[in-house]
Amino acid sequence: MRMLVMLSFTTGHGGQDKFNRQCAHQKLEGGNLALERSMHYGIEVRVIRGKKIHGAVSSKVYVYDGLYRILETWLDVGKSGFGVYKFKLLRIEGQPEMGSSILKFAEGLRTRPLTVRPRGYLSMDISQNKEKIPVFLFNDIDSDQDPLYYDYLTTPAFPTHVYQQSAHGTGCECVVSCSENCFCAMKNGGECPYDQNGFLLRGKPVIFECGTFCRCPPQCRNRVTQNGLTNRLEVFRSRETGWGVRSLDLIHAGAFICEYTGVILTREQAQIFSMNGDSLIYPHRFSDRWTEWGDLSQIYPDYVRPAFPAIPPLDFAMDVSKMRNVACYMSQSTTPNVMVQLVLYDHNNLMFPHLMLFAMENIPPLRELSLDYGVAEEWTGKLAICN
Ligand SMILES: C[S@@+](CC[C@H](N)C(=O)[O-])C[C@H]1O[C@@H](n2cnc3c(N)ncnc32)[C@H](O)[C@@H]1O
Repeated sequence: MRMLVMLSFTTGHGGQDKFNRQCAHQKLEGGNLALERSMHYGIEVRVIRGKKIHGAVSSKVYVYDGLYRILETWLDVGKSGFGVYKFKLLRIEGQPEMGSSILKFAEGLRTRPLTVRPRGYLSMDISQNKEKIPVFLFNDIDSDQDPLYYDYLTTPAFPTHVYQQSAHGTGCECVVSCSENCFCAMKNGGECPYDQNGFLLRGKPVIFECGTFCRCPPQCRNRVTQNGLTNRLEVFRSRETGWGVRSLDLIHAGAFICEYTGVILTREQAQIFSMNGDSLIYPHRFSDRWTEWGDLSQIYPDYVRPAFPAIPPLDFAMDVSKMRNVACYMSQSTTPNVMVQLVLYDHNNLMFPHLMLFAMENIPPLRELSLDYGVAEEWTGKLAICN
């Protein structure tokens, strides 16, 4: 069905005081004049809408709604009693869905009761209560149900020796809250890696979160990834990528999304295992996108990228053939919106860090999440990142 999208609005340009209150008639200048000229010359305009989103750190999220043609403009009397310019716009047909409609649709999904399973939902929680927040499974394009057949693993299954070698007395002694002088902050180069909202400030070779060996409380600012999911994630069937992952919530740039889990194998075990042709992920192949996160070298030439502590190249593989989590469904992209940051918190073995995934940009609801697996984008039908 053809749908015409019309828009009437005022620019709010001119005749306002410092509190944005209309205190005089607008004149045909600034933004109003620009729009009037665009109408006159038939120039299409891009519409970007600010939407309030519940739970977002910034008060509004701005989304692109497409190209519009300006049909008419007139001087009207605004609520204030002063003259304001109004514009009527018509959305040009044949464009991708409006960003604001996608936000509205995601809002509907978020507010629906969990007990009601809408069409297309195969599971309202593939983690079966193992995650703090349910992970949905959605397929409205074919009969594939593959993600239902794996055991859900919230944390990777490391070999037991990884924990046995981890010594007590290697954490901080902070009782109330951790500061920049705390032992864990020192291990992170004298700073907390996260801001007050828990967003990653700078990528590092590895982050030491406070954890098992620390005295600080669970609310400590240096405990983020170990607290699990904070966004409603959905594994969904995509015509382009097979199964993919998206979020019903806006994910803030720098926010932790989820861990990449599986059964950890040593190099020797992986060699035997790969002969069986099963699915193996090699974490050393993930690209080093963390180096870009918080990198200020273009602004401050003297900026030194964190290089401490240098960690040995990752030498393990992850078997996702039977047990996995939501991360395993993330697609490959050479311009990803998600990156891997290595983290330690429950053991001290630098050879076996956790692979924690963070947002590299603000990711609007229902946008597919993607990672740079460090492989060529040639899909053979098998897991290209394996073997
Ligand atoms: C780690 S898995 C991601 C989950 C996978 N899409 C699935 O259906 O289970 C990687 C595989 O997904 C597919 N894939 C990932 N990114 C893709 C992309 N950008 N375009 C097409 N296929 C992609 C390829 O088959 C690839 O081997």
